[in-house]
Amino acid sequence: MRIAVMGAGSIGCHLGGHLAGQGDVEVTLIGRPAAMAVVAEQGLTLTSGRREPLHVSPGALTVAADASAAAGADVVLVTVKSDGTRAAARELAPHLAPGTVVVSFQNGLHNAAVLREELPRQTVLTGMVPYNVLQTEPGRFHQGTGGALMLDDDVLGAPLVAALAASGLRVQARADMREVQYAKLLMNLNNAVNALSGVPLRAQLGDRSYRSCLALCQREALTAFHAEGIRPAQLGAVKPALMPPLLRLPDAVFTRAAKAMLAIDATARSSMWEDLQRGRLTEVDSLQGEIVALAGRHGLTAPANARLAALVHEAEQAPAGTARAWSGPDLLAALRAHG
Ligand SMILES: NC(=O)C1=CN([C@@H]2O[C@H](COP(=O)(O)OP(=O)(O)OC[C@H]3O[C@@H](n4cnc5c(N)ncnc54)[C@H](OP(=O)(O)O)[C@@H]3O)[C@@H](O)[C@H]2O)C=CC1
Ligand SMILES: CC(C)(CO)C(=O)C(=O)O
Repeated sequence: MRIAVMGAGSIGCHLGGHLAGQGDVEVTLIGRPAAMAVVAEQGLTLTSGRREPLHVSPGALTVAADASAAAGADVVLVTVKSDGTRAAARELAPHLAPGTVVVSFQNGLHNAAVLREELPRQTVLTGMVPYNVLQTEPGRFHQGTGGALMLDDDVLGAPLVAALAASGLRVQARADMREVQYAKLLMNLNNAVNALSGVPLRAQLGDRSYRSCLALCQREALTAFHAEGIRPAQLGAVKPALMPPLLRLPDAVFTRAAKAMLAIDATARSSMWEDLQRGRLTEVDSLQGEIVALAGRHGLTAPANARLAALVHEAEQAPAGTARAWSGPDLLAALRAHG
């Protein structure tokens, strides 16, 4: 099986690196020239608190900076940020054979639909990555949280599911990926809180004020989902509707009640934090922005989500790594002032 990864950053290198060398799998990473030069020279080092470190030698995969390298692929994993999906699909389009399986392993709700619009002769599937991967140094990627990858339960995706499982990654084929995506969106509402907090996920989720910010966002989201008739999947031990009250519990009670949620490496941070650190635009319009838009369609408002999106856009204007680090009480006050 020939697998091309379009957008070889944190998730793309993590998935492509694990798949490289599995049985008869051949992997081509397509990414930015500087990043691909590092992989061509040093290979990849993939770490996790859950498995032995994996070093992928440069010869174990092919690297490229141009979408034409996807020609001949059986499967293409799309791992660009949401605002790069349409451009990536247009670059891929001339090179993919009809029937090629294209899988979006991105956050947000509409990436698979955008891919289908641009790649009508290919089969587009939806995937989901539940855990965090951070580039700690060029060519080194660390998985900081746990969980199983999810993918449409489709016969055309089955070889990929098998290859991911053989590589040691946990993976589930699911018939309810739409509901999974809405559940992931609920989780991703924390990306903005984490990015603005400036502290790692574990410390941020251990702080009631930050958790209350997330609870405000999730409550607005659940109301909008209800109005739209969407029941998000339950991905962990807690039903989505019970998340906001759980998050608002005092620290000592929350720490005991939500042990699994806090089983996170001490250094793990959200991908949005990494974007601000590197001076990149974020995906906040595909996360908080979705809730604001969905609420609006039903005559509702989502003021906490709208305010967080505005604060993230302000932070995007600051030079890389210099955005204000908000304390929990200040951030909560800023959101409540607009509630
Ligand atoms: N990182 C994480 O922990 C998680 C991320 N996700 C989701 O996965 C998706 C990918 O995220 P992540 O891996 O963090 O993102 P990254 O920014 O680390 O990786 C994407 C890479 O693709 C490059 N790229 C973009 N467009 C092209 C193109 N047309 N051709 C070649 N390279 C391109 C980007 O370069 P440039 O920056 O120059 O555009 C970047 O290097 C997102 O939707 C994210 O929300 C989901 C779960 C966890
Ligand atoms: C894993 C999670 C939910 C939080 O880190 C994420 O999706 C991200 O960082 O984008």
